[in-house]
Amino acid sequence: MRLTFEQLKQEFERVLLARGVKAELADECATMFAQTTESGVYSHGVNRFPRFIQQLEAGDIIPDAQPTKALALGAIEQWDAHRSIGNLTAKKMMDRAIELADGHGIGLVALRNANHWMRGGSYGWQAAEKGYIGICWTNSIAVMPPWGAKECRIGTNPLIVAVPGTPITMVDMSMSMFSYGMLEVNRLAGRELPVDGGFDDQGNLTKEPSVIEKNRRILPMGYWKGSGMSIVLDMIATLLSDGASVAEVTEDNSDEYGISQIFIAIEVDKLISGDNRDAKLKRIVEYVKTAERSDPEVAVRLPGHEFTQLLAENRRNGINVDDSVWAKIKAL
Ligand SMILES: NC(=O)C1=CN([C@@H]2O[C@H](COP(=O)(O)OP(=O)(O)OC[C@H]3O[C@@H](n4cnc5c(N)ncnc54)[C@H](OP(=O)(O)O)[C@@H]3O)[C@@H](O)[C@H]2O)C=CC1
Ligand SMILES: O=C(O)C(=O)C(=O)[C@H](O)[C@@H](O)CO
Repeated sequence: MRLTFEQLKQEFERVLLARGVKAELADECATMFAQTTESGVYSHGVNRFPRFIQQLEAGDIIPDAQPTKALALGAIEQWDAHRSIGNLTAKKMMDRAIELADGHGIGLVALRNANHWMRGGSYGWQAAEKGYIGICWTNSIAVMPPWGAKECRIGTNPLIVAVPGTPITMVDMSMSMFSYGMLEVNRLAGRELPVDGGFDDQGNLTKEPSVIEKNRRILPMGYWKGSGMSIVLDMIATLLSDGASVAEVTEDNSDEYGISQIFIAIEVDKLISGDNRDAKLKRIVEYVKTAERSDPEVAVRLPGHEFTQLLAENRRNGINVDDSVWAKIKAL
């Protein structure tokens, strides 16, 4: 079905208010979920809302908690989220990293005791829209086997790198070949994955999302490379935030909360003139896009470049929401 931004926001807000979330917080949180969905990232917008409510009801998320600064070291700060609402706090932390970058050229905020932030790209985009390079990542509960294993011991730990420009170029990617959210999107659409996404129970690579969702033998992106990146991203987030690692979250907690996150903003405009920046970015983009195509019918595209058009289409035609997901939300 197709819904408007307002219909989404109103329903999200209804569910949040009914669970005692204060009006201002419910409005802000519902807006972020609706914005993520309107941007076309259904996996971590509307589709993820029931799971967010389940963790709110379980007490994993403490809606009235507010992040506090634990330590300041010039361009680096360490904050404690106190298990506040994940997307609202992540937005505040990227804004803080931008403030630090404004004064120091670069700003890094390390956050502990955090909750799932939904679409990581929201925070990279947030920085890039203000003219800063935005880099952020999070650890998670163990949901991926390290390369060579069958048992989940590492996180999907998405890494986001956003570069300001027109349009913004942004890589927002799980350390797994597909996020669980994208497995669900493909399953709900009745699609096979475009490339192998994990192993079946016999240890063979598979494109079948439901098999991977069930056995959790999800494939690290780039095989051993994604596995290694997941591990070092976890280590850095854990050390700089003095927070919980994937191992601690998984072994010490009853679910995925109390995670660790990194937010980095880097100044650009004081290092290169606007005209020079745009000319250089244009040359990179054109050089990439004009490569001889594998399939003459399929254009080479850069990550993040489709969001502007996707947003315009969703605003014009309505946002395509899976019926079964909407039924779940209406029943909350
Ligand atoms: N614990 C957590 O918080 C987790 C959150 N997530 C979130 O889930 C969402 C989905 O992650 P993921 O499954 O990795 O997303 P995708 O695999 O859909 O996309 C990953 C990246 O690859 C780019 N890309 C995809 N297809 C192409 C293509 N054909 N050509 C060029 N670039 C391409 C995407 O650009 P584009 O966006 O333009 O398509 C994006 O930057 C993200 O927002 C992520 O932050 C994921 C895992 C865990
Ligand atoms: O992969 C996802 O999608 C995703 O958000 C995660 O990996 C989460 O960390 C975990 O909750 C599994 O959904």
